[in-house]
Amino acid sequence: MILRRSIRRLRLPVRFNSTAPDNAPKASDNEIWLRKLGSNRKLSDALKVSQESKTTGGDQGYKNRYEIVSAPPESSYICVKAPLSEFTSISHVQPNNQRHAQAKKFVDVRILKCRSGRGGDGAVSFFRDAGRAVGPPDGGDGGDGGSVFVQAVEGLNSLAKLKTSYIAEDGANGAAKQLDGARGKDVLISVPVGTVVKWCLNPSAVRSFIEKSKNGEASNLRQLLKQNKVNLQCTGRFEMDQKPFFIQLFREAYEAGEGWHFKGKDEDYHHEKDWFKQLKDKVRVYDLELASSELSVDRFPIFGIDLDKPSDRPVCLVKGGKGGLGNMHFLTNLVRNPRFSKMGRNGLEQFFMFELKSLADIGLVGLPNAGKSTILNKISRARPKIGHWEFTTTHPSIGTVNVGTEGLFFTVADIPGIIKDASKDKGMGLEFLRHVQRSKGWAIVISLEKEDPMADLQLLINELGSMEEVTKKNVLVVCNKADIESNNPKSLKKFLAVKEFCELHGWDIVPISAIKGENIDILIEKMARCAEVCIT
Ligand SMILES: Nc1nc2c(ncn2[C@@H]2O[C@H](COP(=O)(O)OP(=O)(O)OP(=O)(O)O)[C@@H](O)[C@H]2O)c(=O)[nH]1
Repeated sequence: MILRRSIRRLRLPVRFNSTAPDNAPKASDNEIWLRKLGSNRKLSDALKVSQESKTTGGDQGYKNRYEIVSAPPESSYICVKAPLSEFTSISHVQPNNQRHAQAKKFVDVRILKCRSGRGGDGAVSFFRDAGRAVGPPDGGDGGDGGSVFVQAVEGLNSLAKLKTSYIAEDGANGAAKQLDGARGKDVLISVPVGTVVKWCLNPSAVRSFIEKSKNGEASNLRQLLKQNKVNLQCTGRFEMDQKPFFIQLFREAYEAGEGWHFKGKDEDYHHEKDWFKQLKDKVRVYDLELASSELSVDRFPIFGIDLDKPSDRPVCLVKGGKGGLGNMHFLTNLVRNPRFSKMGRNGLEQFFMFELKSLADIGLVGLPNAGKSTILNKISRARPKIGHWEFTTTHPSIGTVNVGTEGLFFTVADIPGIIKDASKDKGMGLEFLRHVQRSKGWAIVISLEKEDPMADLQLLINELGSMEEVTKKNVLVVCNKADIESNNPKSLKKFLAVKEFCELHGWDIVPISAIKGENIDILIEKMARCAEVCIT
């Protein structure tokens, strides 16, 4: 086969009114290829087993969120039950009215449909010249379908301009005179650096599931999606690995040995012939080889791919289908006039969730009105909106803070305020937390103006997960609005209570007045330490 392919690549231009081109695959080449396929029974059986099985049974916990239902050798794949919430975006499956309201806001999560192209069909054609009515078969192969790729590029900062679907071109059909069909054009999706791409469920399927469960209330949505599971077939990172790493995707395909395209005499005629049955049996192995190579590329990391650096090369999301073989491949000593060719293989259609996670070194987290935007205004050139009402900040802003004279800097993200029960989607929920998830440190901003700042700090810790979750980051507690009642002993008492708590947990703390610019230098110095910027 390899030999034949290299011969075909050197194919000479076809001259009209000449004898048959002598670089077409010869009957003897085809016979060798078919014989090899026929002798590869072992591979054929092994592949058949790996394609068919979808077993369930057994139970084993995995990282709390995933339940392994069965794994090899019990089943061909690592079968996993995972919460629906892992493979959808809450903002995309909310009832219509809420979804439209969301759409107007800052776009940091998108679900896109990606479809790769189908391979073109092989052609059925025979060489013609003046000397004979029907010459040797010369039907070319179909072109491969185009693939969909993604790459992270500098200079982009939003997912707003992405389309809702990306569809790569189908391969063209093969043609007479050994002409292979053109390859389908690939599609490239450019996204900002910091985008995480995850395989996800079709949002309309999730929406209809929510409607059916008659529980589409936004407040219960997260819970509903967490409680209900999706069954996934996965593979490990390495062959013998028993931990799910890739989700196995399946494209629609004809049965091995099928997928023929007939011309002249119909399918029934061919299926009655012994010589065709034998040929089909051998080509079945070729189909299984194709299916196996599709399975090896049709898989996506279960935790997604993190495009946190500009991509060296695009990453393939869905690969195009292979083009079908033209009838010239089926010329043998026995079959002189093969009036059939192979169909192209299907492409793959899947949904992917694109999440933009800002790459700021420090995340400002706090209750609404604590003064986060005022702080970012003070320490950087970013100009997020400031207001004396809650939720002035509706989308993240990032500012760069310069430190010292050696060109050192760190970046700070201001995200919308977090309120009680934000983890249950109250207020603006925790959707924006993704922008500070990758930060090295969190500056937790509390206001000394409030009656009980310590209670606010505790509330924030609870909403952010737990003490354990928060402590994974470098933490700096910023006590803002220290100018209000600065001479009042009650105000000092409030600060000292927070200070004691911070010291107990080894967290750094700083009192400031963002509006008056008091203690801002110390704040920047402590933030730099939190961001692990080396300052001397
Ligand atoms: N007195 C005083 N007021 C402040 C200080 N910092 C901020 N403020 C005021 O507090 C109010 C809220 O400030 P923002 O910076 O918008 O607060 P935020 O935390 O970003 O609020 P959200 O957008 O709701 O998350 C504004 O009226 C500010 O002028 C301060 O140090 N002292």
